[in-house]
Amino acid sequence: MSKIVVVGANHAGTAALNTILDNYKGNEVVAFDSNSNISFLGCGMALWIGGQISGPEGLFYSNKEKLEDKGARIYMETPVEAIDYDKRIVHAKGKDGTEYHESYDKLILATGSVPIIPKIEGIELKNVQLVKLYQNAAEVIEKLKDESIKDVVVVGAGYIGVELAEAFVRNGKEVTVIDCVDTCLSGYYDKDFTDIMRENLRNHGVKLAFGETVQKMEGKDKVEKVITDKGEHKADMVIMAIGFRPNTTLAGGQLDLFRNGAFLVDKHQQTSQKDVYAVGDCATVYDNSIQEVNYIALASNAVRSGIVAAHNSCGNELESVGVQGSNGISIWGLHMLSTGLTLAKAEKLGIKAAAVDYEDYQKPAFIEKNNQKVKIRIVYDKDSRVVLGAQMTSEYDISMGLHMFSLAIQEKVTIDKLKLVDLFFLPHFNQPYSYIALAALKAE
Ligand SMILES: Cc1cc2nc3c(=O)[nH]c(=O)nc-3n(C[C@H](O)[C@H](O)[C@H](O)COP(=O)(O)OP(=O)(O)OC[C@H]3O[C@@H](n4cnc5c(N)ncnc54)[C@H](O)[C@@H]3O)c2cc1C
Ligand SMILES: NC(=O)c1ccc[n+]([C@@H]2O[C@H](COP(=O)([O-])OP(=O)(O)OC[C@H]3O[C@@H](n4cnc5c(N)ncnc54)[C@H](O)[C@@H]3O)[C@@H](O)[C@H]2O)c1
Repeated sequence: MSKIVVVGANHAGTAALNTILDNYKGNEVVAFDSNSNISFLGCGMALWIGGQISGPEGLFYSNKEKLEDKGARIYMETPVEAIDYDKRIVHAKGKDGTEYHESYDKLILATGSVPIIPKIEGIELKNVQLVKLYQNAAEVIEKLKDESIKDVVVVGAGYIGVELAEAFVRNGKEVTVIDCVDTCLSGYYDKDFTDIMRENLRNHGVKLAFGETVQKMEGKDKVEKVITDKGEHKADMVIMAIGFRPNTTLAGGQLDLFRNGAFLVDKHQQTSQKDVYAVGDCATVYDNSIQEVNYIALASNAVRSGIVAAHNSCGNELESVGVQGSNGISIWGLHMLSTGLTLAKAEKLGIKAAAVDYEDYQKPAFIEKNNQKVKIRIVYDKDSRVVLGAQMTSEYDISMGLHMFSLAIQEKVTIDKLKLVDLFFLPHFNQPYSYIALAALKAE
């Protein structure tokens, strides 16, 4: 039996802890987390702010007590301050000043990510809000009770920014979204798709300020306006959503890091130090769409990597199957899903890529209700013919379709195999000629 210490007990850390505690009895398991809560589903923040759910209760699925009932020792509000990788000791300090020096046989780092905060004048003004933690969401909800908050500026039109733009409009606010790139969601979709999302935002009253770089914020003690290189935007509240960076200060120069600072791990989630694993937003992933190590911060990756590290730390060898960054967003009922590479990204990587597009109704025309259009793009390598990515959008639930493309990328399925793949037909669900096959058949 071993002594396993886990640093960070949010999605990745909790997945590792539950896997160890449920499957490998007899180990001594200790975890530290600097926060006062764990397992907050950030994805629920926009739903909560937008009033689409009644409150935050359902946004947690674990806590200290549940993990301790399974036999772990859990220290909350107790940040790990340093790790001695030679002596295999974790040093932490509780909020009451108590010091902890826990030895370990195996260590799992699940320290996640932290919001990127630009060093600009006025960033410290009141009502400039970060949106990562439960506490951030609770603070925004509390502040929104102040009727004088009318204009909200969201900086960053990525996943969080776009989701929160909808939330604040639903909350009755005037919303402007700024992004330094000339569109929204540019990391996940090609232009044909981002144009559809920007139309959706505009149609719901969101003011778009794309291609603008924030230079400073102005106000007395509360923020009043955001100044960009192209103009200024009135703001009673500013939401900073310009991405996260991996939280790896505990590397202490002892662990190899990826180009963006994430802990570099192999397919067993092991770092450059034997018996030291890293999972979730603080670690790299193996990206099947580029057949290389990459950094893709998603809760889905956090959970899976936590499970993989747990089995390996308990001596049961398990390899990650890699990821392709499958993700989705739904804004005012418009669903948009993507996996793998966009055509733009593939071309930027110098891959000889091509894309096939198709648009059709989900079901035969004689189905008059709940029958929406679906737009699909499949990206593939012209030489190997292997599927590299897929993007889909519809008001219909197309999530199962995207899962198929995720598996196709993972298993290196070619676009030619998709032309004749066995896809069932039932008019309640789809058409005899599926848009998946019809798109693939267009591949030259
Ligand atoms: C608003 C929002 C919406 C999101 N929506 C989605 C979504 O819909 N789908 C999706 O896949 N992903 C989504 N994400 C991303 C997802 O939340 C992250 O990928 C996920 O939280 C990563 O989990 P993690 O455990 O690796 O890291 P984190 O969630 O960052 O947790 C790290 C934990 O480590 C603790 N910690 C850090 N340093 C120390 C230390 N030195 N000592 C002790 N403890 C420490 C922290 O307190 C924290 O609890 C969203 C994120 C946000 C902010
Ligand atoms: N539905 C989901 O899967 C979901 C939802 C929310 C968050 N997440 C994940 O959480 C992480 C954080 O999300 P996020 O939205 O913060 O990051 P993101 O990478 O999705 O978006 C960041 C956006 O900020 C823009 N930006 C960067 N620097 C800027 C600057 N100085 N000024 C203006 N714009 C700037 C970028 O162009 C980008 O559009 C991501 O990994 C994301 O995938 C996933």
